[in-house]
Amino acid sequence: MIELRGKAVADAHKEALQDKIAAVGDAVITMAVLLVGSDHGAHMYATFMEKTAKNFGYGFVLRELPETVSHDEVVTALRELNDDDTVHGILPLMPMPKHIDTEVLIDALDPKKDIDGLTTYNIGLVTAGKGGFAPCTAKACMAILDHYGIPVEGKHVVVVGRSQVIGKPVAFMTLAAHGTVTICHSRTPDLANYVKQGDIVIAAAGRPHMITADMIKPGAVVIDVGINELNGKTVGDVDYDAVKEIASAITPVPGGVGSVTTTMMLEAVYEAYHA
Ligand SMILES: Nc1nc(=O)c2c([nH]1)NC[C@@H]1CN(c3ccc(C(=O)N[C@@H](CCC(=O)O)C(=O)O)cc3)C=[N+]21
Repeated sequence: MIELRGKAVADAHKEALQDKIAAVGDAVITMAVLLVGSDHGAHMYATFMEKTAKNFGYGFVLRELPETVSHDEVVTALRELNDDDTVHGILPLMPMPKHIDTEVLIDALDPKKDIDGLTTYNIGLVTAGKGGFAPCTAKACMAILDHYGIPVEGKHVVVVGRSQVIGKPVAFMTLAAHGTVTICHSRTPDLANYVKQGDIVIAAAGRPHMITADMIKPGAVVIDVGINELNGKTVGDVDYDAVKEIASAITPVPGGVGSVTTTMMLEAVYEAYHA
């Protein structure tokens, strides 16, 4: 079993990006994070993103709003970041509190600053294979497969989860890489039956330890995108300790996909700056 650690992937990408940044000179490449409410994963991401951005020498703006904020106040905060020329990229963290209409909010985001590929415009470009910003977590999954030399072509990829930030985009990206792709979700009857057919399983449903060892084909590659809180610990969607005995390769949580996602974000901010 190979543990697909994220750090090696992140370090390789950061090194390549560093060379491009050196050519920028004194300008401060800056990103902003819009954090609303108290979701565990969103707060974790904000913390790690701030550390990663600052260590890399980027400017970082945290716009944090409480659970009780109104929808209109969030839209106003987002528009201010759109209009701020010192901010090159904006990351609105999901999920937001239920009373925030994120569909409306997201399309108030300037597509040129949409570093996590959330706007309808960028979703269109990405799904059509015409460039655009793609969600960084989906890019992180692809970067891990690529770094460890795991081919997607000819493989059956089973994606568990259909969210706009990960399930859907990673399905399109593995399809573009010539995988045969099945998308499952919380309403798929007999989920195990589908997951069991996966040569590559991408778990992104947001339920702690929902992917168990009996659901995995021996030798499968397992990419765990989950960031869940269980008994005060951060755990993935995969029951790691049991599945690692069955899989040929698996990403740990933490230290897997999440640690690459922040680096993909650094690349996206550079692209937004450069555009
Ligand atoms: N628009 C949007 N896009 C996202 O991609 C998105 C989001 N919203 N909302 C929240 C979730 C959560 N998420 C994480 C990313 C990196 C770490 C991360 O850096 N994790 C380290 C933590 C290491 C540690 O805990 O020591 C790791 O996994 O190694 C965590 C969580 C992205 N999400």
